[in-house]
Amino acid sequence: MGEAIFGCRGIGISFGTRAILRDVSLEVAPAEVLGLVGPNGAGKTSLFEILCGRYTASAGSVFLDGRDITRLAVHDRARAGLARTYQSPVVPGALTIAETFRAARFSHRPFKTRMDAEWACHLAGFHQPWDRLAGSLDTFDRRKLLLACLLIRKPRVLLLDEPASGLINSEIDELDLIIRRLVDEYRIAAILIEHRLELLSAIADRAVVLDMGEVIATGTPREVFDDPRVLAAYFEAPAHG
Ligand SMILES: Nc1ncnc2c1ncn2[C@@H]1O[C@H](COP(=O)(O)OP(=O)(O)OP(=O)(O)O)[C@@H](O)[C@H]1O
Repeated sequence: MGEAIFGCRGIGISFGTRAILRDVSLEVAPAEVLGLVGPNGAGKTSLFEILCGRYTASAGSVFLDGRDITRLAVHDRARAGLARTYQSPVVPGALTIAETFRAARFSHRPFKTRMDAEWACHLAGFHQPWDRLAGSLDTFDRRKLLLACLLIRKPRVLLLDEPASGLINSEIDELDLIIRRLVDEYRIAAILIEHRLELLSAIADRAVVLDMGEVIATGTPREVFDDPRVLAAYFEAPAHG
């Protein structure tokens, strides 16, 4: 990988007495897709919450473009070029697509133009008429609409939480092309959560595997998926009794 633009070092967080993440470090470079994988409950989404500023870590730091942003609020991180999607594609169902883009364009200064939104639609592969209600879109178009809303501000880092969830195979192939293009042509750095190893192999340049809150492997998808610790985390049933 080239020089990292975004990442974290030594992240830890506990809920009550339970440690959810311990000493987690990762980094991603411009024009790179980093896959974040791990079994259910490994801590992937909790890490995203810390990276985007919705949770405060009890240990560690987050950096963007050489700057420590650990104490920066969510909206300030967004202004600095960090964008994040969520596992469920929740859209403002009663708004039209045009109204949704308007809200995104005017969410903060500098305000963005209709042309910026059209460009973002093109990048996100979103081709629905703007007078449609956002709530009438299927899952894939909801995901594209939300992605386009983020792309309006030309983010430098994209955090994508299970973007393939709820999509059929042909849609996943199209999504991979969309993400790959954003990364290759616009040099966006992307971190993508996906718990299905086979899907991640198709798109990620590197992968970080989390298990029970700890990084157990880092490398190319092939390297990490052959790692005995990863195979054990995925395929060995926990011992009972
Ligand atoms: N706000 C919270 N309060 C208490 N426990 C939480 C909270 N958020 C997450 N957890 C717990 O932290 C652990 C990690 O959850 P997290 O959602 O980060 O894992 P994940 O790897 O994203 O899982 P999945 O693949 O199922 O989405 C789980 O045991 C979860 O119950």
